[in-house]
Amino acid sequence: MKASLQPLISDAALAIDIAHVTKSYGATRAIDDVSFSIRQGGSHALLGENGAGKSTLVKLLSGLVSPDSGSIRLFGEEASLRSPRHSHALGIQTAYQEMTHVKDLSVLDNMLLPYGAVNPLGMMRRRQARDQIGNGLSELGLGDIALDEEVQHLELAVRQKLEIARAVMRKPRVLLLDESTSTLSGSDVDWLGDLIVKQRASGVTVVFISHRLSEVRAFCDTVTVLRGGKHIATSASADFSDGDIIGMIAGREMAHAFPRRRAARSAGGAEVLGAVDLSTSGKLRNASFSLHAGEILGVAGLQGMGQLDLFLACFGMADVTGGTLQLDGRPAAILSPAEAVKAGISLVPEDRKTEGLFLELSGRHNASMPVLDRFRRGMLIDTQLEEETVGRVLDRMEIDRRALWTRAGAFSGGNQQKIAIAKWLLAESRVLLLYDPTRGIDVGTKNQIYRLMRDYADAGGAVLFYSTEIPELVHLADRAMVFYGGGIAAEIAAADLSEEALLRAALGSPAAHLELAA
Ligand SMILES: Nc1ncnc2c1ncn2[C@@H]1O[C@H](COP(=O)(O)OP(=O)(O)OP(=O)(O)O)[C@@H](O)[C@H]1O
Repeated sequence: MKASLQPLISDAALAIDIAHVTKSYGATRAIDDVSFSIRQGGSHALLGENGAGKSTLVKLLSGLVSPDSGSIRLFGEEASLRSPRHSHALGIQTAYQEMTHVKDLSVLDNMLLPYGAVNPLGMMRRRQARDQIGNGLSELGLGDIALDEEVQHLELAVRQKLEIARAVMRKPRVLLLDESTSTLSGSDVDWLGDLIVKQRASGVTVVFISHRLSEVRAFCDTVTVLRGGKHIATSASADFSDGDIIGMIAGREMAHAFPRRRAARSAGGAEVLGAVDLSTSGKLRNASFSLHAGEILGVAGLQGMGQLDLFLACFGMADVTGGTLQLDGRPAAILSPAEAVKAGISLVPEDRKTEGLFLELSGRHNASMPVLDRFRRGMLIDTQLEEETVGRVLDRMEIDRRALWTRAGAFSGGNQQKIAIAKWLLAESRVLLLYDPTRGIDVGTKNQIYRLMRDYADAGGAVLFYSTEIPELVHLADRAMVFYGGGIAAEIAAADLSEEALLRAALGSPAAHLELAA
């Protein structure tokens, strides 16, 4: 490993030069005396575990927060970034991790935010803006998104692409992509890869945050690793092996990535959850499956193939139009999340930060809410027992015990997701519906989640597990079903699970169907 702390090239060609920058939130030093630089036209990855300080750095560059000390130079000039507007004026555009759309506004109105079509010419100006946005989206290959659709009706991946498109269409000199691929998979990731190549070809500097090393390798020529707010290394990405990078991110050697499946796994225990010919008013068509105690049933599929509806239907959140759900092998209606929880089913949803947590409440209150009765002593809550129990789950998830008292909103994006998962571990349900549970989660904690899932299944729990990261399905699932065009196109046994088999079925390859039929 040839880690270097020196600037990679001369000052004149630097887009961003960060020198001794420190930023604290109360007692937390989110960025601690950090110095490094990024050259013009480069594509630079910012890496680090959850809470390492990546988003804080993005917020400093976006003018959302100001440094306590240190300096930031942009294109050779000292820049005091006082507000997002100021940062925009200097050529910085950001696609934020917490997408910034207003959900009940249309695509068009969101694309115009925060500036709007404010010209006194009113309609005329708006019509021009409409044409401009429509053309801009078409140029980026997003011409099929309806401008009048309310953003809340769009899939998370489409919202993410709009967040990126809005930043790109403002012709930035520096494009900041904060975990922009965490909601993307398959061809959507390729879409972003092509976009990065085109942006760089026109001289734009790209800063890319991702927890997926393969993307960093594909998209970025230089990397910076942060840990605990401190700068660890900056160098050409080719200088580091994956092992070097993981070691620097975690600050320790990593154990085996995936826990072993139990040897000679039987077909599983009794059916706990299933469906027969289930359809919804959304995308699901005639899906039948059977989830057994003690197994991890993987779910694969490109965005929008019906898998999300299946998860929502199992949690009482979809409009079922045909077929039946089954609990313990008998037909059952699950008409609300409350009924699902009562039946022992938990869901870690896709959009955990808004659907999974109350950001103003502490991690303790968030985690104990579904099981508060367990801590009730007469009219009172036994807060000591509550704290001890939640504390143990936080330890298992490697979440700082500060989460017991601190509001969830003060944690980094990844740590908020970990709190959302801790909440459902505590609930000790018999069925866990995990919708892309490791999205936005750092490598060390991913390991932890894999082990928790396996332990949970080995103890008799049943897991339905969708992932946009195909290797997770290959190594964790006891078998997998693949969605295509609203239905289950293939079911693949553990022995036959491979990235190729899953991808082929996910792309609707006829060969996959033949295999299934054989
Ligand atoms: N608004 C806030 N108030 C208090 N503390 C905060 C706030 N925002 C971030 N922090 C703290 O600053 C540290 C760095 O957080 P940051 O969001 O920059 O991490 P990150 O590297 O982006 O993590 P992730 O991969 O989880 O998104 C964390 O300890 C976090 O708890």
